[in-house]
Amino acid sequence: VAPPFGRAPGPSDARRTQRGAFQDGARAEGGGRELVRPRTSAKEPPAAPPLVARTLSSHQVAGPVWNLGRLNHVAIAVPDLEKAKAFYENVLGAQVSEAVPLPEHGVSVVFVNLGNTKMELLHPLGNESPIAGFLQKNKAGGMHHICIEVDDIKAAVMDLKEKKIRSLSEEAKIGAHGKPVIFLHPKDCGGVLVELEQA
Ligand SMILES: C[C@@H](C(=O)O)C(=O)SCCNC(=O)CCNC(=O)[C@H](O)C(C)(C)COP(=O)(O)OP(=O)(O)OC[C@H]1O[C@@H](n2cnc3c(N)ncnc32)[C@H](O)[C@@H]1OP(=O)(O)O
Repeated sequence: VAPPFGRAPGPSDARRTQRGAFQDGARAEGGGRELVRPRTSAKEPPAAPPLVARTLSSHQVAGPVWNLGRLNHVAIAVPDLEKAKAFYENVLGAQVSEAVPLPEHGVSVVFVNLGNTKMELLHPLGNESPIAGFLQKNKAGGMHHICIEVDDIKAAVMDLKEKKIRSLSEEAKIGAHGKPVIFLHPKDCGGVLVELEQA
């Protein structure tokens, strides 16, 4: 059965492999691809198991299972929401929404529909907006975060915590699309603020 999302092999692959599906000459599931190991002759010693299987002993418990999905949106912080909206709508010819206030996130948002993904134009709302500091440093605005879907946000956060990737809140909040979201610290994600959204 194909996994729900195409992705690079992860810890859950190690577990699937460990379950013993990877026999000499047999086909085994591996991140949606079929892996085939050539048969060895009877005289040759059996080939070593794959590296991922060797890293987990039979009594070790692997981390929670979750999968990364599609890019949900790219968010741009903008100093003038109407001007930015007009640029995407009138200059680039994109379909854009009206401005939506999201007081619980401290932002007003305009959605730009790109067919294969979306953009979110973010403007500060209220005194405590988390994007106010960003716009002070980047007066003309700029890319603020990317949002990637996951199939199990709780499992993702637990797993990432074990890998020392900090979440920016204790719990997921309901995001702009009515689904649970959580942000990961940009310093732990290669300088990019990453939002995970439950698909
Ligand atoms: C509606 C919802 C949705 O889509 O569903 C949303 O979008 S809500 C969108 C708005 N909500 C959020 O962004 C929530 C998560 N964000 C936060 O908690 C915050 O904005 C932080 C990311 C922690 C930044 O906080 P703050 O601006 O107070 O701290 P700061 O200026 O001292 O930044 C700490 C360090 O992180 C860097 N930094 C700050 N913002 C960054 C960003 N967007 N991308 C990459 N790096 C960033 C700074 O340059 C600094 O690095 P240096 O120390 O090297 O100078």
